[in-house]
Amino acid sequence: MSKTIVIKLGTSTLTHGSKNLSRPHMLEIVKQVSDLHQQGFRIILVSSGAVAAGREYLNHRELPKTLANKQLLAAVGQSQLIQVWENLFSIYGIKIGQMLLTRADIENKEHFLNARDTLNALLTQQIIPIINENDAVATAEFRIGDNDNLSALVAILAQAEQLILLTDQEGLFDSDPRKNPNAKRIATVEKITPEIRQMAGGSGTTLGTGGMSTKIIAADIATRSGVETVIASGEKHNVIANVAQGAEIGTRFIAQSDKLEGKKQWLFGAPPAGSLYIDEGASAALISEHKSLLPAGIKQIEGKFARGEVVKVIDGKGNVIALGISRYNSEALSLIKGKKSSEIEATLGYEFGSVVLHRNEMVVYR
Ligand SMILES: Nc1ncnc2c1ncn2[C@@H]1O[C@H](COP(=O)(O)OP(=O)(O)O)[C@@H](O)[C@H]1O
Ligand SMILES: N[C@@H](CCC(=O)OP(=O)(O)O)C(=O)O
Repeated sequence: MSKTIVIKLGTSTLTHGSKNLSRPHMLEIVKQVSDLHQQGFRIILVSSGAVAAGREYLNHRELPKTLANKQLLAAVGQSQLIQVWENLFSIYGIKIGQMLLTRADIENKEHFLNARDTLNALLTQQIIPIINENDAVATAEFRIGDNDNLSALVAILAQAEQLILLTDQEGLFDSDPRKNPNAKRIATVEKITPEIRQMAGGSGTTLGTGGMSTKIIAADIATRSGVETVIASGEKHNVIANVAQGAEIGTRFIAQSDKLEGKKQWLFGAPPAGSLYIDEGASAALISEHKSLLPAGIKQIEGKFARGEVVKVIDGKGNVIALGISRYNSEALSLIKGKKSSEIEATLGYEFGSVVLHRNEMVVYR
């Protein structure tokens, strides 16, 4: 089957540095996408820009502060945004299909497989799926929150070979180039280490969400699921074809060979069912030494969850530092927390191994 590529277009790319959608720039992207489409690539777009389009349409000078008003802008803007895409793709005779997702649509296996079927059906009919978060209805609990993470989940859903995150910078730099003019681009990332995470700062604009840090989390989720991820500048001429053909541009994150089992990947779309509060030693082991989480480092358990559910890992300062699949349920964990792994069997009368969250079933955020 031909190569499947998910392309995420950030607000910064769609507005081309302004506050409004840049139709000429979007046409430039459509032209590139239609070239690849013609060559038989299966292309999926994850398009931000609903809030920006809503602001433009309703003539709001500033972004509203309340969630309800942001959701109002997204509701108005999403239909504007999709109309622009539809008009531009029609120039090349290409049809598009809109999919608006929230975490709830991918949280369980049935929903996940259903979304996968729809995506595949669109691609089979040569229709380009254009995906965004369903901002108008996504509640705090079910929000993915940023399209970098959404695009990583879509790449897993689509079993894509490549995820391209287009933004307003030429890739990941060793510090934020808006703040440091001497910052240097990182060409290749073999493995996402704490040093890499530290380089990535927040968004440089008021319209963007998350900046580089959400892109690194997305790259982590995608590469662990076997999807090569490239962050590149949406401003560059022919960037999509160049990245797809392996040109030396942007920052390329190599797909991990010890990738998560396919059947576990969908769990990264699931809302966490509980939290594990861990001590300093365990935080250091996770962040600096890339280790699994052992019961000894767990101080407290919050929530009721089953073995196999996703839990948040919270450090001593209250920061969420990781997300992982728990190998023990919450009741068992409250009995073995703080204990040595060798004591698990004697405490519970059974054991599922020495670790609570295995390194290969975890995404560490920093
Ligand atoms: N280490 C870094 N390298 C590159 N850009 C960075 C870095 N740290 C922070 N940034 C900021 O991230 C911004 C891109 O993210 P964002 O504004 O969310 O864009 P998008 O709308 O494309 O998602 C850049 O404009 C830049 O200011
Ligand atoms: N779903 C929102 C975009 C969220 C988002 O992640 O924005 P960005 O950082 O610009 O990709 C919208 O359509 O406005």
